[in-house]
Amino acid sequence: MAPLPISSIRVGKIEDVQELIKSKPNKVPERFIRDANERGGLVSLKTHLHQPIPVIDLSKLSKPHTNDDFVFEILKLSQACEDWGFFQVINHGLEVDVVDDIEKVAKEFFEMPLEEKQKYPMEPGTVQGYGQAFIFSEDQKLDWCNMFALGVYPPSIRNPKLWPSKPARFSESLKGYSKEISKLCKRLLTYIAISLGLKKETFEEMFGEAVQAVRMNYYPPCSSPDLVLGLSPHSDGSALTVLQQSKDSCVGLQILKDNTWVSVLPLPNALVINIGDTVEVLTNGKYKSVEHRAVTNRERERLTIVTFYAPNYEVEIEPMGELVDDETNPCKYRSYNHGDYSYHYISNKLQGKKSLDFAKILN
Ligand SMILES: COC(=O)C(/C=C/C1=C(C)CCCC1(C)C)=C/O[C@H]1C=C(C)C(=O)O1
Ligand SMILES: O=C(O)CCC(=O)C(=O)O
Ligand SMILES: [Fe+2]
Repeated sequence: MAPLPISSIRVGKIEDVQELIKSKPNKVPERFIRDANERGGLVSLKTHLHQPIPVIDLSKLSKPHTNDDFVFEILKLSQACEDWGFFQVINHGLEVDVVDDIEKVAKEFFEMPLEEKQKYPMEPGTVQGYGQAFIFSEDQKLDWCNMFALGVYPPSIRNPKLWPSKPARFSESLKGYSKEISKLCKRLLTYIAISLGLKKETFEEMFGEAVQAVRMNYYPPCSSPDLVLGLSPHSDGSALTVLQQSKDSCVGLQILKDNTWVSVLPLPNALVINIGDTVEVLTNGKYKSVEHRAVTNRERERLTIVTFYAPNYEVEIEPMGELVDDETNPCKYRSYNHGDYSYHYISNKLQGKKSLDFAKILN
């Protein structure tokens, strides 16, 4: 994937949010204040308060007690992917140490002095390093978030200059964590294939050597959470995304369901999984890549560790024949190269589901 022509991008001063709050400003700077129609505070909790996102118990799929257990959980998974595009997984099999360790090193990274973190800068127009991604103009609003993102697999997408030497265990922890998340994604994709009535190896065979990237999002507390957003509304460009929320995390992730922002209540020891744009296209829209965003909290910080799992850049993506029917379910997306989609995704600001216009067939 070619880099963007960064010299032409002027983004103005991007204030570091952690540093900003140290100076205890009496007002949130203008560049973080959202227009009234997109503010974090305007949330109706009414509609879905009693309908939390589905929870899938992976132990029922890997070691089912009965065939009924397996079928029931697969049906739940299929409903979750169709109706919500999001679900939480419990009994996912990741070692507690691996999960704890990545959270610890991520925390230690964000707690380092700014000069240390700035040794790994995210240059305008790029998505790896420390800073804010997806900013392309001086007047674009900023998210109330500091972000550190790295490409992990295949190793050829790693930029070694951006892998921090401190905390000392950072690189080792990230590699160990990513290996486990890769196994989890492969497993989830086999269950997703089964839920669609496909051969279980379908996605692994199609994806080749998968692309995997991690983004660590640190949301400091904000004195006026109603005025800002932690992360702008977007859908993920990946096939699957795995989100780990720090222990005793407050609510922050919200997903758009039936035009209402619904908060995802963190469950202890669970991981949040969402369907990305790639699976939406492959399933011809049956499984949805749902728009989501993050809001902030007046008193509490929040840390999330997010893995994007996607096909190799060489792979051609198009709705799978089994999910298209010219009469009843015509093809909704054109075919495209995943590397081109990744380039398109990172060349535009986060704006709901707009990235997918790249592939939509308009009638
Ligand atoms: C800040 O980064 C992102 O939000 C992001 C980027 C991921 C990537 C890297 C950090 C390095 C390697 C390439 C890649 C674009 C995957 C989001 O990732 C989404 C967007 C696409 C496309 C995807 O596959 O995941
Ligand atoms: O931090 C969160 O809750 C959301 C993160 C997210 O959506 C992302 O990083 O793509
Ligand atoms: Fe996301």
